[in-house]
Amino acid sequence: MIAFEALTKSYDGRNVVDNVTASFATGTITAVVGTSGSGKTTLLRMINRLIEPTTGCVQINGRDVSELPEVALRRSIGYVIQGYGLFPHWTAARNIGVVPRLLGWRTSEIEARTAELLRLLQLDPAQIGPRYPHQLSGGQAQRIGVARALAARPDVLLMDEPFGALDPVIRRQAQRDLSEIQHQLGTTIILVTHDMNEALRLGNAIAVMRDGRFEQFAPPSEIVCAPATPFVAELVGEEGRALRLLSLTPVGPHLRTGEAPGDPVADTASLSDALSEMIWTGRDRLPVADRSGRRLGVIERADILSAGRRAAPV
Ligand SMILES: Nc1ncnc2c1ncn2[C@@H]1O[C@H](COP(=O)(O)OP(=O)(O)OP(=O)(O)O)[C@@H](O)[C@H]1O
Repeated sequence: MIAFEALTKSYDGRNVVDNVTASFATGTITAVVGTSGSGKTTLLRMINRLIEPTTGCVQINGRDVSELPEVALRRSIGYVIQGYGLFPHWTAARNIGVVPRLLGWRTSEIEARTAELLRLLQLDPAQIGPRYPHQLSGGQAQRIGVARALAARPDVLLMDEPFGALDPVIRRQAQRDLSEIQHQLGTTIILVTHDMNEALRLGNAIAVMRDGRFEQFAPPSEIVCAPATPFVAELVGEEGRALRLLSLTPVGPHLRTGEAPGDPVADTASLSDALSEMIWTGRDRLPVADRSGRRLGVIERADILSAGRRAAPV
């Protein structure tokens, strides 16, 4: 677990990160979202000590990071930045292997790990490994940046606007890759973005930053349904709120017992996917199955519609 204790960073007497206390559960993705200059990058860089706090502290698994050797700490935390920061005169494979090499891994281990990561990111090791950064597309270079950050099997991955330079199609693919990687490796990820849609899509939790503080720190559905302040509401936007909420809610918890004809949807699919399938195939209820194809029950249209309705005002 990563925890902030009254974490503060001041420049010239101004708190750009202001007394933030929060914790981030192991194996989750937290998206830190906010306007430019709200302190997101400063916050992130205090975790791997690229920036030292003015007061307060960061703990990882109960240990204050200021008491850990700086270089070892940085090697144990993956870090991905916009622009990927690849060494231009090194091949993709050598870029990926940089931290394992510094940690003294054997060459054969580094080569095996590099090939494994390239395959995980759906790149052909024989084809992409020997290329130099200028011979890669933006999407490929971004994946190499992610592979490099994951090379030494870090428990924590910090990402600062990692998809900012990608076109929308590649960006969606990169977001899907990240979800899949997180699912497979169980890495704790903190991702800085100023795109609320990206935050809602990827985050198990979202921290909305403004003027150095967390204005709201909550699961995505709560951010959409119950924005804590007008600023959060403005970031979320009013457009398509119901469909957004449905896209954040899995089918599983809304199952009913019963049977229905036709192809099933997965229990992990979102309610918006299920609704879309209903509209597309003209059905009012769909069978639901788990990953192995076992039928679990049905999802009803009426249940989807009520799940997307605003909670009754109190
Ligand atoms: N070394 C520094 N000296 C003085 N002020 C700084 C320094 N680094 C950052 N700041 C200021 O701290 C504030 C927060 O900066 P930070 O880069 O953390 O914001 P951000 O939310 O990541 O912004 P962006 O989305 O534009 O990257 C800004 O007002 C910035 O100008």
